Amino acid sequence: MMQIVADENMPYVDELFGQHANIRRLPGRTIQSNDLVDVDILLVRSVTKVNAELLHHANRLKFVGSATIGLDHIDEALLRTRGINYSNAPGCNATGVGQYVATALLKIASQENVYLKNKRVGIIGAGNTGSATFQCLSALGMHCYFYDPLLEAKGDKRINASFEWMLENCDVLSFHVPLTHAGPFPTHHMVNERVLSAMKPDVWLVNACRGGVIDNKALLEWRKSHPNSRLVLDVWEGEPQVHKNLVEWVDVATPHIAGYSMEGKARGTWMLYQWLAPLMNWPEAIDYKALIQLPNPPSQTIESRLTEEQLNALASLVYDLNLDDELFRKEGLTAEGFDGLRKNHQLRREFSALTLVLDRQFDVNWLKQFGFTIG
Ligand SMILES: NC(=O)c1ccc[n+]([C@@H]2O[C@H](COP(=O)([O-])OP(=O)(O)OC[C@H]3O[C@@H](n4cnc5c(N)ncnc54)[C@H](O)[C@@H]3O)[C@@H](O)[C@H]2O)c1
Ligand SMILES: O=C(O)[C@H](O)[C@H](O)COP(=O)(O)O
Repeated sequence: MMQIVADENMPYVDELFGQHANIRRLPGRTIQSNDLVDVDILLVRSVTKVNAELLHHANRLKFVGSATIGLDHIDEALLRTRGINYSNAPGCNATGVGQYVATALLKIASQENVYLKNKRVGIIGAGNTGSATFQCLSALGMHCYFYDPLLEAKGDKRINASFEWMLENCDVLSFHVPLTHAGPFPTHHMVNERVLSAMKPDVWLVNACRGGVIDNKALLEWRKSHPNSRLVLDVWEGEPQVHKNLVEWVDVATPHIAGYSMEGKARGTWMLYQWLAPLMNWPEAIDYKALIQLPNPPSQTIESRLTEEQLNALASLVYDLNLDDELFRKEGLTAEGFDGLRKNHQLRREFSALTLVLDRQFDVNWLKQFGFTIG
């Protein structure tokens, strides 16, 4: 029988792969070269560095699957050289990221007693998570702009702003790029002292992509001298050990869980199964939704004049961002605490799990676009 080593924090591996292979579950950060002797398939999350050291004793490895969108933990060139097939799960948790960003902005707007509607948002990176963010924020009536020079070069007509213009003009900046160190538009420390100083002094800055995209030391200095700015950080340079002094200056602080909906996690594992099935002659998987055995929140009856404050309350029925933020401040400041919060993360659903029932007929397209189900 085939042998699989899989990260212990990847749900639904037994349900999907169990009938085809023996599965050994290991903590992602401590998978070692010796663990891969006589192993055919390695299934990882973002915390396992798949590099020459890890593959040193991998004598039989044919496939590496990562149930993530990001691929920066994988030495792709090495896998190609070694003839090992690999895949990530593009877009698997993008909806969760978009909904996280919207929830975080609603929270800050409520605290500041301001409206999101008509604010200008710059979305940096117009791929899956950037597009999911656009979907939620434009539903709220925010004016969204995209910067993505790579997609622009491919003729993507949605790209409508330069980075410099965004820095000067946007009230909110939300980052959705991969972490890259090379190529024409590397993103490592894309936000540095110079870039920070070009932003509006009261900008709301969101990072839910990779910590290293923002120079965290420069960010702390800038934030201290910009009291009207606001920060939403889900990802941290150096995580799982975060820059402790930075945390108190962050308005919404979470331990890299923006994409952690049950739907997103199920899609991640399911997409890897679907990728492997034809290569292995395995049957197609059941629908990923059938894997999620969680009850939906009770449906809610709504009135036509739904305010942002009421929307904030509805969103928090599905996803309790305050809980993530509170737990992070208590337990997330050590590497063990940070990883522990991710391992034991609350059972979060996507907005579609909540059905809204109308008290009478009115235009609900924006609520559908935001993500809710309309009953
Ligand atoms: N916090 C989380 O839980 C979480 C969840 C999912 C993904 N992520 C991170 O977010 C990243 C983006 O995810 P995605 O699904 O949108 O990926 P994607 O590949 O669909 O889109 C990324 C986009 O960024 C663009 N890009 C690359 N370099 C750029 C640059 N210098 N300036 C502007 N645009 C640039 C690319 O052209 C691409 O369109 C992932 O690589 C991952 O690291 C984090
Ligand atoms: O790249 C991704 O998909 C996300 O960052 C992912 O949610 C990270 O979570 P992890 O794989 O570390 O559990």
